[in-house]
Amino acid sequence: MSTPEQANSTDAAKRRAAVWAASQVEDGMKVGLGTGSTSALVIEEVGRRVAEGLRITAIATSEASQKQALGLKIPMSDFAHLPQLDLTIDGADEVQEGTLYLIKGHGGALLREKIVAIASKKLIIAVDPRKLVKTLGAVFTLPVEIVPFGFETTMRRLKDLGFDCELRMNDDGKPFVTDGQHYIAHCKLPQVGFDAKQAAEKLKATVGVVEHGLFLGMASKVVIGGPEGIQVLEAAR
Ligand SMILES: O=C[C@H](O)[C@H](O)[C@H](O)COP(=O)(O)O
Repeated sequence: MSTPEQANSTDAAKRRAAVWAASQVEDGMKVGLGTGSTSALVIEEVGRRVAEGLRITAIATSEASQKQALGLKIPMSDFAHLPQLDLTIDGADEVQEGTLYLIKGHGGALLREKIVAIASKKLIIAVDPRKLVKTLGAVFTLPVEIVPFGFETTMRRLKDLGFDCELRMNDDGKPFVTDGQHYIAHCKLPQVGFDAKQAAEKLKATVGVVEHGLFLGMASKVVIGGPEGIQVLEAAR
């Protein structure tokens, strides 16, 4: 549990990162809008710039972000009309130092986020400093989106592969359902000898798994908001 002062400084850090990320949107761009509390600040800032005359078209990564963007009168579209995006801005649950590998999906939006990210020329990730980790899984579990039919057997197979997972539940005791009508399994990652690429391959090959929250080699830049400014990390290419 964070103190009110810590919560305020985290909010300020997120906002700094969000404002910088939103400043990377240029006139005429086709933009992907992420999901989560940091992305909500990005959308707010993009909306403010649109109200000032910035001309863009956007695609959202969740129903919540779509609703927020429409409320701010950001022109929204879809993949029938925009085959490729110039830039997507999103948040992350963890960013691994050095590799800029990400864990995403604690807001339940990883599938649409990945579809939008891979359709974008660039992906900018905006975070507060708590998100930076040395080892993926150090703080957060890995969300894995699974098909509801037979989820019990899918989760047993995940366990056999070494992923210790729990089904994400709502407060009412029912499973959390994503925008794509799937369930989410939250999986603990081993902290010693974890190979992210191998894990991603194993998860993709598991029948019943729709997508996982490992975003490897996808982030072009990560902007970290801090107490006084921002730090921008660039992916080594
Ligand atoms: O599904 C949700 C997303 O991956 C979010 O971008 C991630 O959970 C980070 O959210 P927040 O900015 O609220 O920490």
